[in-house]
Amino acid sequence: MVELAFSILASDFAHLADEVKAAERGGGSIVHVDVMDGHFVPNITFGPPVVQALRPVTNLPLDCHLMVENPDEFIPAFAEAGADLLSVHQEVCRHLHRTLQLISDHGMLPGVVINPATPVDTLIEVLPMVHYVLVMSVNPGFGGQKFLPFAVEKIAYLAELRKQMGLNFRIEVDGGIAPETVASVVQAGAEMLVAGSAVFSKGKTEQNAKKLLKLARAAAPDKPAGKG
Ligand SMILES: O=C(CO)[C@H](O)[C@H](O)COP(=O)(O)O
Repeated sequence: MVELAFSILASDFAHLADEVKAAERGGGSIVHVDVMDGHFVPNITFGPPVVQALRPVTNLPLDCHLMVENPDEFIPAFAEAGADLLSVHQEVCRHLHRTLQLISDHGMLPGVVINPATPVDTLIEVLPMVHYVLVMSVNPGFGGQKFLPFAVEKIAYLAELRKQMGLNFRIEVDGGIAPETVASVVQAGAEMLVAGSAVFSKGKTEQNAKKLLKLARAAAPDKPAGKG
């Protein structure tokens, strides 16, 4: 089942609760929270207090994408704040298996993220323990960047590996997901679609989300018969 994980990075922070509700009305079913530390990526965004503030605003799962150098140090704080899913970058985790275990031990669903230049094969050993793999289709740090088309092959390869290994982790994609790019990633096997700038827009968020989901579901291999 394809889902829209709307990235609040592109929302109006002065009205965050209303923004989340508008995206939810449009069918968004996961709140994607981009956590940036100014070190791993050249930008700074939110931390656990914003997750804590969002928690009573919605019943949707809070999916926190940690773009930080030292994720282990922040795992307890995100769990405490109410995060449901937590993903860490392969590129910063010296002991990736341990970090993913730590996320599970704190009651969150663990995810692992790879940058555009990181090969899927670097994840093979940890695939059995993750709930999801996030394939970046832009270099992380900023919203509104251009989609990198080679991400599609990485998603397709990951979907094939999942089948061969008999696993059922989910595949998430993030960066430049818009009406023009969404079908290609869904056809390749992505099910959790992170989108920020294609969703949030003053007065149009609900309709933008609906449009993107409609296109995604029309391209989904598991779409109900007769509804394409
Ligand atoms: O992780 C991110 C940047 O690091 C953002 O979530 C991502 O880029 C989504 O933004 P957009 O849909 O505007 O491309």
